[in-house]
Amino acid sequence: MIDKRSWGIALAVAAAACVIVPNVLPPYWVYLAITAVVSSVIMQSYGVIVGRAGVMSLCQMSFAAIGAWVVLRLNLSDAPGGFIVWLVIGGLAAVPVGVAIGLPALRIRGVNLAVVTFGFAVAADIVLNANQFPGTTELKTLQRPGLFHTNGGYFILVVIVFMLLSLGLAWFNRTRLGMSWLEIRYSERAAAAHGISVARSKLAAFALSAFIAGIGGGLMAGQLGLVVSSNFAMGQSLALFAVAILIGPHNPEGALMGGIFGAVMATILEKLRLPQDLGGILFGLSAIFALRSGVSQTDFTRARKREAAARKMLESLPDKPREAEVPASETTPLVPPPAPAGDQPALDVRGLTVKYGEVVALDNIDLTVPSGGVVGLIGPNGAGKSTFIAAVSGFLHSYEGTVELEGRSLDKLSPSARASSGMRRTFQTTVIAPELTQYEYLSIGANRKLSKQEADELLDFFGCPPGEVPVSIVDVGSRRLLDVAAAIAARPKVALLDEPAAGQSAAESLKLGRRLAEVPSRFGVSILLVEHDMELVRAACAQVTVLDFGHVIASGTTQEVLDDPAVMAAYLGTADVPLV
Ligand SMILES: Nc1ncnc2c1ncn2[C@@H]1O[C@H](COP(=O)(O)OP(=O)(O)OP(=O)(O)O)[C@@H](O)[C@H]1O
Repeated sequence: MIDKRSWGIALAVAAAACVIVPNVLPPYWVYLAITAVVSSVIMQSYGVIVGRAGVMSLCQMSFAAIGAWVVLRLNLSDAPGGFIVWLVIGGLAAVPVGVAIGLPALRIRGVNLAVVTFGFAVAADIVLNANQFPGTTELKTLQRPGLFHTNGGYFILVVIVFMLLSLGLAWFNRTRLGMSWLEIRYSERAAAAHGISVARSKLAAFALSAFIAGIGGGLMAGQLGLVVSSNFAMGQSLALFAVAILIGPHNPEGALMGGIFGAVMATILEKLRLPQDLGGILFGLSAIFALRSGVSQTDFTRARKREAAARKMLESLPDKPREAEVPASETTPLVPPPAPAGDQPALDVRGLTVKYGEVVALDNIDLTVPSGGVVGLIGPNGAGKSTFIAAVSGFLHSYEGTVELEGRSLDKLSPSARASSGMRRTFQTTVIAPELTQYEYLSIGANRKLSKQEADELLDFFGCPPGEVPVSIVDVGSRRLLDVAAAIAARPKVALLDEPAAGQSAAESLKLGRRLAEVPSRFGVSILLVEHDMELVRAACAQVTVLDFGHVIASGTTQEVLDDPAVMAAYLGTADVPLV
């Protein structure tokens, strides 16, 4: 996510490098420069899988080996198309293997996944050691394309490939799939709640990263002419992974720095007659920094720049109160709400029973959210409210009973499929990628590109900061409001909101209640609201259902229910009032 000016500078630097490196530097340094850029391309593959999607993959060099193998095989058999076409075929050949390696990632994550991918790297190492790369016995070296035949020319080619990949990735990162990687990196459940298929998203990340690594391997073959298995040793995968964590290769400057650091640092130190230990010290210092800050070097630098720009922008805004002077109901909604679904309830839950082992968290619960209604679900801690939302939105492996959305059964659907069918939910803990702007987060939640006007309307309605402000400097209470806005942005049939007022002051909470009451008429979204703040519930809900120990103890109009002695007893713990 770099602006046009930064891209202009990057292109100018790349063009300058293409003039200076081949014409000014001695041949050895030109060769080193090629190594650095080829490594940067391989770093870009780490950028997709590790940096962007947050998946631990330790076998990127094995994908690179596949690319190199295919390019050399095509060269050996004088296949039509030439080097550039072979390069693309090499990248494509790595894709199915990437997807196959990605399959375990659907079930396991973190260190376990790292072990699985490393296992593949070890297996690939054994196979590569036992078999020579094509062309080795015949001594048939790779033919570079005429224009890029010399090392100087080849440097220009690898820079062009690196820049094209950088531009392509920058574009891709803004697509829904690219954004979904950022979301699964921080919270897979939030991604699923936004209708993102976590499985598809992860497999796509593996596929693209394998493609890029395959291209990198092909470029390496082009540089060396012939390759040996040690060029793709598993230790390389490990070392580059460590560099990726420290530097952040999902940013182009990070990929470049990682490439330089990983590939040519030792040689640079040697040439400059500096002790090799300096590389280790730099690496150690970066590791301490990454562990302390929890983010890569380039993410840290970018965040500081982005936040400073956002703060400047906020300071330049006129001192207007955050709450609109005009009540939201008196302004015209930009997008008119859809027509109500007739008598059909938005959400109809029958006989919902959930057991956690011996604990019966919900026992035969019936609950209906009428179309155009805001229904409260309240109860003391541990009553089963979050379990209800989890079951209805598909986040529990199993439950008894039925869940229907406008008459359509959701029981067999995954969380992301339920979200796509018109259900959104929020969580008690909000996890949003801090590098996103609020505009971007709204688009992820909405599952479509929102116009600036529509996004501004939502942010204004819920009292969030301006859309350009990055999430990293938005306070916790406002992040929860942003999460609610993102849920409503999707215009679902029903939104299940789990304690959206946590972190708000009493006055803000009351305002939120009034806003939520307007949501059905303004946005065409019915709401089930879980809350402990009774003032908010009174302001927002026409009807309320009360749970206690997994049972419904009262249900009806808000006034009736909140005045019910059994409800008061459940909240205040008065034991002498019998439960229904
Ligand atoms: N994963 C779990 N495993 C075992 N028991 C659980 C699990 N999640 C919830 N429970 C139990 O189920 C019951 C209902 O919990 P739940 O979190 O749904 O209540 P709640 O009404 O949302 O509470 P709160 O207001 O504190 O969020 C509690 O007894 C809780 O201890």
